[in-house]
Amino acid sequence: MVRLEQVTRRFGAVTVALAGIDAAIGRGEFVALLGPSGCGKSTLLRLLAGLDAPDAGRLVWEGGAAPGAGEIGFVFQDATLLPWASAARNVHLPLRLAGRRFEDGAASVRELLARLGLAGFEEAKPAALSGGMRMRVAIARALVSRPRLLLMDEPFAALDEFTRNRLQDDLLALWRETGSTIVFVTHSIYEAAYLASRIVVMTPRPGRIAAEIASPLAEGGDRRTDPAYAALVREVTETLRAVMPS
Ligand SMILES: Nc1ncnc2c1ncn2[C@@H]1O[C@H](COP(=O)(O)OP(=O)(O)OP(=O)(O)O)[C@@H](O)[C@H]1O
Repeated sequence: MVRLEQVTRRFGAVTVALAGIDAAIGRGEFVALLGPSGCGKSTLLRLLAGLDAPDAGRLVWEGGAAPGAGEIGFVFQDATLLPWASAARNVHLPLRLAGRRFEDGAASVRELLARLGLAGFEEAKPAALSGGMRMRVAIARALVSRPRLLLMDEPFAALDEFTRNRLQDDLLALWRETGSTIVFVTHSIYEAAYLASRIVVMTPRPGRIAAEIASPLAEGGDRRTDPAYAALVREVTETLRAVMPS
């Protein structure tokens, strides 16, 4: 879908957020960007979203053009919902920004909310929803325009472990159903190993890709208790230990 060629992004005189990144993201992949704070994960996501531009190097998109605003879904760590609007209106927002009336998109909004376990909560305001439910609304909002590319910046970091596990399962199921391309930023080795088809390990100062690990986990089955998952967690842990500057 996109290739990054020698992508560099600096902030001020000293901060090299990304230093000569070469990478590719294939259509239908679930890529986890894993690394400690400050290694440039969010910066890389913002470049993919077209919210920022490299100082040097380039992004080469399949078909020659970067996806338009409606073709990218973005989910942040905070659900960032409009507090005065219902769950349904929040999910509809990208369609409204594209000039579509609420009535025209209502069916797909309702369907997505149901798919994410929120049937019956269409009219609820964000304050009446739990953190996990608010994140589900944010994910539905990111999916409503059927984006080619879903970018997620630590979307589950603020959730409790039970909610996080359930949302991870839902996200995996959605990815398998839709075949969409996902780039997912995380600090968590466990989360990266559980979700991704490929883990891109980044190191800070300057931000670089230090290693890439393809997931050997099979589709289906219970990954959490799969010995291959435990082995992958160990491999990623050892890789991080080997590449991280002391
Ligand atoms: N707009 C900005 N202005 C100045 N410096 C920035 C800006 N955005 C990022 N940086 C710097 O670039 C580096 C990489 O930041 P980035 O947010 O991409 O890292 P990250 O890996 O996503 O970190 P975290 O996991 O803490 O979110 C950091 O040193 C950060 O301070």
